[in-house]
Amino acid sequence: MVEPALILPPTPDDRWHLATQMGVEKAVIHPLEIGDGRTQWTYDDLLGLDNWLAEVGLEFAVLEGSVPISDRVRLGRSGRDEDIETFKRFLRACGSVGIPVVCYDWMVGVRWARTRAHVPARGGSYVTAYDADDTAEHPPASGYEGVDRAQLWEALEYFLGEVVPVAEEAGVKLGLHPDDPPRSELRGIPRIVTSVDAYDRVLDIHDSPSNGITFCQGNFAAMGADIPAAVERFADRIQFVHFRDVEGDADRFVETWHDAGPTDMLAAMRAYVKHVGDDVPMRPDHVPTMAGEDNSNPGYHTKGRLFAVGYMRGLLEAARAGER
Ligand SMILES: O=C(O)C(=O)C[C@H](O)[C@H](O)CO
Repeated sequence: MVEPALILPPTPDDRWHLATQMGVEKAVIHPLEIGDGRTQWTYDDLLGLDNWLAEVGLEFAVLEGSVPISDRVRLGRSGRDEDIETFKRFLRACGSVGIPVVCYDWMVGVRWARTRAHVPARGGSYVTAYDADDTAEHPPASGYEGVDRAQLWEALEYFLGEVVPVAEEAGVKLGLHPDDPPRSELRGIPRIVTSVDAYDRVLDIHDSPSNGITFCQGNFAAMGADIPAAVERFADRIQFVHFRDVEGDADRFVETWHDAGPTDMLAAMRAYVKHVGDDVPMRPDHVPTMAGEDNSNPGYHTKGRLFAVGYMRGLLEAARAGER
């Protein structure tokens, strides 16, 4: 069963209270999106934050994205073992504090990417978009010449071989986020986590509940996947859900309002309710920028997230009622 969650800043402010007032108890911490951009954590940092969140009734449910994985780990370059040891220490610290889910990704060089951030949408709101044609003039990212897919797969297999046993021991679930957009390359850098088949391969590398998926719904939609079928297929390996939708495909899409995209969101919610494990956090992602917001952090302003949580709660209620 999924439970609503929100990215919250790593220091208290009104957004913590807006979450609890809406009945959201699961906090996702991701300072690369909201916060100071940090990716390194000590046990004391995590424990302090956990205490702080608990004080206002929030559970430290996920540490997302802002985690200590370097490109030398993702590329299998020399020095990776040192960085993997850092990641193992981080996982043990998460386990000791009781943070159940760590979300990571295998996007080398460039993180999630859009080519437009001011696309007009409903009532003068703004959404983001990606169009591969917009990048025709962009130079290839430097430092990644000669990187190939086999190398990325070898590095991911090696990483999982090292860290999944540690995650199991620590009681932490790893959720691999898809490449966004899920294209076979971006700025000349190959990408591998771009399809349902790729996830089959990832899950087979280590058949463990600690080796799972961050089911970023909009990316699965951009892959052309049937969302309820993909939810059922990956079922109890889904550790964390990003609730969002896109109109288009991996080469060209617009991020939609959550209630106005092409995906049947009620059917999707029914699938989550029916198939995923207990207590799986689901956060809205890439929300529209609304009136009074300056669009300085596209996708992560507050008002659209409040709207999305209300919409998710309504869908959840309808899906649960259908189960009875
Ligand atoms: O691309 C997106 O939709 C994301 O949410 C990106 C994630 O925050 C990040 O890559 C997780 O590791």
